[in-house]
Amino acid sequence: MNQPRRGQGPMLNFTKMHGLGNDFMVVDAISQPFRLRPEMIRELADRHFGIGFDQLLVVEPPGLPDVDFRYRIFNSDGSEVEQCGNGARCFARFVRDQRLTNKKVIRVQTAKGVIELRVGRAGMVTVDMGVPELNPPAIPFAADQRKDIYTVEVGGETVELSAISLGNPHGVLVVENVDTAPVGELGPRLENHPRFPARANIGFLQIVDRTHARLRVFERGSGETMACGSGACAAVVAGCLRGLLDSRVDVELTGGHLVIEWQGEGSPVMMEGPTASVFEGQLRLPGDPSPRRRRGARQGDTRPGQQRQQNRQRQTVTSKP
Ligand SMILES: N[C@H](CCC[C@H](N)C(=O)O)C(=O)O
Repeated sequence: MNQPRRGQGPMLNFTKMHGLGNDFMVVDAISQPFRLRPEMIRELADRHFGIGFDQLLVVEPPGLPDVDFRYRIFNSDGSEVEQCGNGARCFARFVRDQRLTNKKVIRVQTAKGVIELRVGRAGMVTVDMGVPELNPPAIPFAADQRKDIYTVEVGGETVELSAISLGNPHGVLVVENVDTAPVGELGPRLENHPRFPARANIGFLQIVDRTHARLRVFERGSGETMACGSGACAAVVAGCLRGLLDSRVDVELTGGHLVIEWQGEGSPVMMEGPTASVFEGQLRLPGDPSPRRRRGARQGDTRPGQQRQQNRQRQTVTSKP
């Protein structure tokens, strides 16, 4: 591999994947050094000036006994989050494609716990997403008591939603028809609503019948995506709590279908769906600007189309040892 010139960083190998059009840049941070600052993640996520993805998924060595890998997830806005359902399926396929394991049942440590991935045939993967969290402080959602349906004031109107965590926070509204639901208007307002102190993914759920639903999700930190795995799980939990859905539901998202099963409170949510690997690539990481270079950099020294935020707090995302 060609050696970096002075000031340049190393090459980074990655794979572009998706789960029903919810797309990912996936990086093996076991076999190669990985250092990306949040602003670099934002630039790489850009669909015109970068690679383009909804989330960056990072594979790391396990940090716990009897776990195979650690799984870190970053939204396209650079924020690190606790869970990604579609990403978990692609993670399982990636670690086998890259020969990091030959297991078919893979235990993965996330920021909020351990999930189990089961690799099936033809790229299908089943994920045990864990037991959904319904207690407001743990979601987190501001409420004086736990309810199946909360009333929330937003933008001068009152909406009803369920608040559920699959490790990451979700608000779920039931709508007549997802095609006409106000996803673009209401999604960002509820994503950033003060009652969701860690922000939230906002699902718009249409009940077709007791075993079929349609769903659109305005994702925290990424906007509306073609599919949201944890969102589909949260939506089925919400539908079951409201008595509108049975325990096994086909959820139709913009990008395709997921099968979600939930046997009720205290039991885990199971998600089954497809994975796709699109291409492999390499990119040259920026070198760490030396203090001398930073002082010497010309005012407004930015690449075409890339408006760097001056004096932004510089943190670097590195894979944990
Ligand atoms: N935007 C989510 C992370 C990705 C979730 C989604 N892509 C999925 O498949 O679950 C959050 O901030 O919690």
